[in-house]
Amino acid sequence: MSETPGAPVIHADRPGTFPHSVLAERHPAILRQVRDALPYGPGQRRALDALLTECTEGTVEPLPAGAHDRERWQTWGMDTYAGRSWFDVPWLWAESWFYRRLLDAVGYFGPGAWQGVDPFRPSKLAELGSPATDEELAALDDLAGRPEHERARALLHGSLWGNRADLGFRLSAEGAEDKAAVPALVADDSERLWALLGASGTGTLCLVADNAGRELVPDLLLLAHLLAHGRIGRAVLHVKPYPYYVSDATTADVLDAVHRLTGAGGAAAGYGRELRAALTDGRLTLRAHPFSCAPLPYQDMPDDLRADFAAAAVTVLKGDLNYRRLVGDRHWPATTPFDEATGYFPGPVAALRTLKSDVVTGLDAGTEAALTAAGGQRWRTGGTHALIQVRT
Ligand SMILES: O=P(O)(O)OC[C@H]1O[C@](O)(CO)[C@@H](O)[C@@H]1O
Repeated sequence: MSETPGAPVIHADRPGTFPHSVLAERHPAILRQVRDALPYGPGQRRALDALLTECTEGTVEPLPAGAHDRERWQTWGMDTYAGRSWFDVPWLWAESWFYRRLLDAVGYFGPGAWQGVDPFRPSKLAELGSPATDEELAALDDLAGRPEHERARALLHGSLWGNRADLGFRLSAEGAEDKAAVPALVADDSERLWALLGASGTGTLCLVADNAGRELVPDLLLLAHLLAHGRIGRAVLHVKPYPYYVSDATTADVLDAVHRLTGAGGAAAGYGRELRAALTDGRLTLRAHPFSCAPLPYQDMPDDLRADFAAAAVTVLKGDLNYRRLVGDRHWPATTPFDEATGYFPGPVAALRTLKSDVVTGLDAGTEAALTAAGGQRWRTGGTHALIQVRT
């Protein structure tokens, strides 16, 4: 773990703060939801109950000697934080630890019959199969007749606002952009991103995915478009190696999403076929690196991942958690330059994120003041605002 100096690291120890509410309220709610989602047996239910007590009142208990990833978690700080209250370790670490422990409780890592069963799959599938997703896919038919650059921009906004599970590519009668969403952008470097994704490109785009379902679908649509129109030669989609933060995308979720597209008919099915072809011929590859579920900032990434990102024309990181890990989960002044916070990143990097936690960089002072004047600090966590930031 790096000892990088900087703004203070975020902890969840102060009641009344957003991080505290995640540990004290959201995690117990997630445990209840998991209990209800699948018919787990008595042993799994006891383990979920024990985790509830441990994460709210107890301390960090190290993984047992036989755990397959014990050594990895030791390098990620487990021994340092063992014995401390979950509220007293870095918030990012405590959240990651929660999902690792939850999967243990339901037998995800096995051995046994429940090995590999995603506890969040019922909710992911419900979202993917919802009428709202139908509507959003049907909107692609309206997009089909637009010029390429308009489609590209609409799909980029779909991917961005998909992070709020709210697909921005749904066209209004007036134009290709979502009229309510666009003014909510607190930083917009999209032209710099388009400069990296030129009209004809042979380069590789790394897209570090966030949520499955109604975020992953527009991410995939964007990749399909960029590949089909030769803006990039290859895409590498980074997904999680195991279920994480409830809805984060895994390989199984990508396959479900592609299947959903091909079965949808209309323009959506065309995107689905393009994705299947790209996966089959190697223009689109999936990567599920262990570090994607690490409780650490990207500054601490291992060399093989660094090499992947260094070789890309641009790496696009989706969502709030990736943003926290990209700039560091710290109380940065909002005007800290994005270029400075991401200076360590081994190549051009872009963040597409709706704001769902306190961390932000790269705002100008006037924007920050206007946001705060309009409603205190709620803009930081409410998912009502978004940003596109790029460092070339
Ligand atoms: O899906 P996203 O955009 O990464 O958001 C996940 C978010 O959930 C929270 O961790 C709260 O649990 C956010 O603060 C976090 O960053």
